[in-house]
Amino acid sequence: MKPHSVLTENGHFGKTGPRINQMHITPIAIVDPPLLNAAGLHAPYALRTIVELVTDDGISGISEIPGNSSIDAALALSSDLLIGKDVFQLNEIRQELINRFGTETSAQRGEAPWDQRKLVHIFSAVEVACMDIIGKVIGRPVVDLLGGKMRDRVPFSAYLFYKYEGAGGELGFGTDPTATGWAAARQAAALDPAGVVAQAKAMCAEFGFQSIKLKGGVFEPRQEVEAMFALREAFGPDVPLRIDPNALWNVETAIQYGREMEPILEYLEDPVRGQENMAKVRQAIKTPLATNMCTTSFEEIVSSIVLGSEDIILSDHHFWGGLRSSITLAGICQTFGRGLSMHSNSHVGISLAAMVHLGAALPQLPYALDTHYPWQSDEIVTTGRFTFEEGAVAVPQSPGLGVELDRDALARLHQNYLTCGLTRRDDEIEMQKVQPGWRFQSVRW
Ligand SMILES: O=C([O-])[C@@H](O)[C@@H](O)[C@H](O)[C@@H](O)C(=O)[O-]
Ligand SMILES: [Mg+2]
Repeated sequence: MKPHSVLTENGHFGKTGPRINQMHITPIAIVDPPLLNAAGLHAPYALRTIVELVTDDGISGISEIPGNSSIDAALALSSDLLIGKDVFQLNEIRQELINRFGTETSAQRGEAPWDQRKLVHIFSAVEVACMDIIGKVIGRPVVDLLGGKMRDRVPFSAYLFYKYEGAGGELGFGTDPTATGWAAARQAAALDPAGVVAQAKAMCAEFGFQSIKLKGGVFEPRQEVEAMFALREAFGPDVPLRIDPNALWNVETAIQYGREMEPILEYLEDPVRGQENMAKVRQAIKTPLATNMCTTSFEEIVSSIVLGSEDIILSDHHFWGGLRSSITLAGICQTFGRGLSMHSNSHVGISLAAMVHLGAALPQLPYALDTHYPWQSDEIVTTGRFTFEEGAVAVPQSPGLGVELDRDALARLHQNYLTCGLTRRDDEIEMQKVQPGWRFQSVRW
């Protein structure tokens, strides 16, 4: 590795980190099955954006964020600011990004289950790619840049979805009638409690997950509660269960069904919309409440504590502004007696690697993390699809994130992006193709 010595402003030779010389932003479209959720239906492709920073001496750092053409455009606008920056100067880079884009309010997050803000995504994309480079320069995995690992393997939870039949990816893949095991279950319909249990059995058999989450907010609550009791019946009391209606229930409904599910739930995720409503439900039921919708930014922490809106915050380094911010969030949660776990959206291996490094560094990890990874079949890293053992992923040990970009896969998935015509996630439009006139409602039952 070349030493990084430069002439400083004072005229002295000093050490500096490698400087960013190139920035590549590549939108990709990955195959995604027709999963149902509160916002509607997943399109045949989920969009992600892959960011690569290359230093003046040719070291490459990568990151992955949710795909959205307006976030990609904002990222592109930040490139002149990033070029020439020392990758170690993350604080300065962050400040300059704030100067360029201004601050964002939590309201800009929007009403969808996922986050619409731009700056948090940009912070995350830039920081993770810089940390990948820093790790490579100093020869240590990213987890060591976050304070070092507290565990060798990071546990994830099964993440079940109601879904229509199909594997997604209309451009390249159809349903495969010869598929078996998880590959078959992944393309099967799951529209009732029996379908949900069959999906859970196949997913847990393949990945070894030891806790289970059901994405709710799709059918009227009684049916979803029945699915939870069917899961309890099938898996017994030792497998923790969670349900996430993505804030579609009103307070009365959440209290009624929350009480009913008290004996079987590990936690209830975002039953209602807004911190005030979450606080009302929290006072009325014994089950802990978790959120990735009502407390989603540092700005909202004070009111969360004052109101007592949830027990567990589901972090997400894409939405909380990066890995180091997520460690800050962990400290805040510890100070105020909040639990911390992790939220997920459709993603491939660069995001998973970052999630695993973060999960390994968290001081406490009382809950298995969310991941959509089983629903994806594409991969973008040269080592191929990650493996799970007993539901956990081993922390990569090579320098940086420990994964390298598969450039052939990048080209192929970028081509998918160009051909599929999607530029942002819109589950409502996708649902209308199946149920004409269907409208997203911020509170439904
Ligand atoms: O992908 C989905 O349909 C999920 O509903 C996702 O958008 C949510 O952000 C998420 O997984 C959650 O826990 O709310
Ligand atoms: Mg959620």
